[in-house]
Amino acid sequence: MNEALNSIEWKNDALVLLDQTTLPNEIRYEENHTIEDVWDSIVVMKVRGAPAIGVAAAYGLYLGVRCHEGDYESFMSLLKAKRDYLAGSRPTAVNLFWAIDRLVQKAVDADTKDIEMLKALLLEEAQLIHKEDEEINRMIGENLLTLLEDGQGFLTHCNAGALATAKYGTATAPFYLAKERGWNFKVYADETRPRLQGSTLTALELQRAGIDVTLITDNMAAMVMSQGKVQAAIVGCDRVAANGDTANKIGTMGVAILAKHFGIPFYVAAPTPTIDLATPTGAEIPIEERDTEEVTNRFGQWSAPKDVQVYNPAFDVTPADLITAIVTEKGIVYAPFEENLKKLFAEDAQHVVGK
Ligand SMILES: CSC[C@@H](O)[C@@H](O)C(=O)COP(=O)(O)O
Repeated sequence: MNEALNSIEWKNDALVLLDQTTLPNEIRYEENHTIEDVWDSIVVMKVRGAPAIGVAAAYGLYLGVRCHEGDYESFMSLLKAKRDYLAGSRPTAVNLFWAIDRLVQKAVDADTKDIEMLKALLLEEAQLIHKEDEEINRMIGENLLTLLEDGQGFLTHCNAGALATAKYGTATAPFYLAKERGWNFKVYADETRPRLQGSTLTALELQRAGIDVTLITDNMAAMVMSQGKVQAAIVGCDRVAANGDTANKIGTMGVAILAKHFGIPFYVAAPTPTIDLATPTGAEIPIEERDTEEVTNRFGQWSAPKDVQVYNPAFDVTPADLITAIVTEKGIVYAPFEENLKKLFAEDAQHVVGK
């Protein structure tokens, strides 16, 4: 077993990010000192995964204003301008907007106009978001574990793992907890074309943790399910709409359709900051389209004819009716999601909603 890789750290007044674009070949940490560094790290996906993007963006916003000298009004208008700048980095993961808006609100609500005090409050808030993420994921893992059994096989897509969060991951959290409890289980990790987060990240982090992980290409999922090797599909999410429709890495909807066909439960691991009640349905979730080279070039060379037309949506939306349950840190939510997601936010205790 190898030491866990830490995707995000605040150290020596800088944001230290594990560069996820060089994994699994090279483990390289990079210091981000400016908001521009952080913007770039998010866009090129050195840091990625909805919760990690949110945490990085929170620190990034602090970095964007920490050197400002001037009066309260100029500080607040800079904070809002820098918020808008970061908001343009990636559109789908709602955690980004949730985190930077939380920082802006912190400054708006503060009972001081002293800008040095405001800067300190912003850093504190970013650190709090970071710390909360760890606890959220552990609770998601505990809740998911109640739906799973020792001896089973699980399939996951993309990387909703420790590398995508502060710790444990969301969809992978039950795997880490099951391992701690001595369960005997297998994880099938979809390779996840075109960026290969399943092979470069999920297979890597689970293998380093000593978890029994088997890498498959995306088009093998149906075969593996048909052979009875999978008892639950567990995925992360970038944004859950108010009706339960869920945006996650491209290919997730296919996994959900397969799971339904084979009668396998399909669980979405969702921290509450990823649930966006302001977006009514999946149709309103902005879907990022990325560079066509992600599809046409593999391993540093062309794997398609030059100038071929390419469509490269980075996410798809799984319709709510394909989802067995949305598992959050506060509890497990069942259909009807529109009604039950609202209840989840209305109440504060641990609970199961809708079953
Ligand atoms: C806990 S991470 C959840 C999602 O963000 C994850 O499943 C995913 O789709 C990541 O996409 P990415 O494009 O790598 O940022």
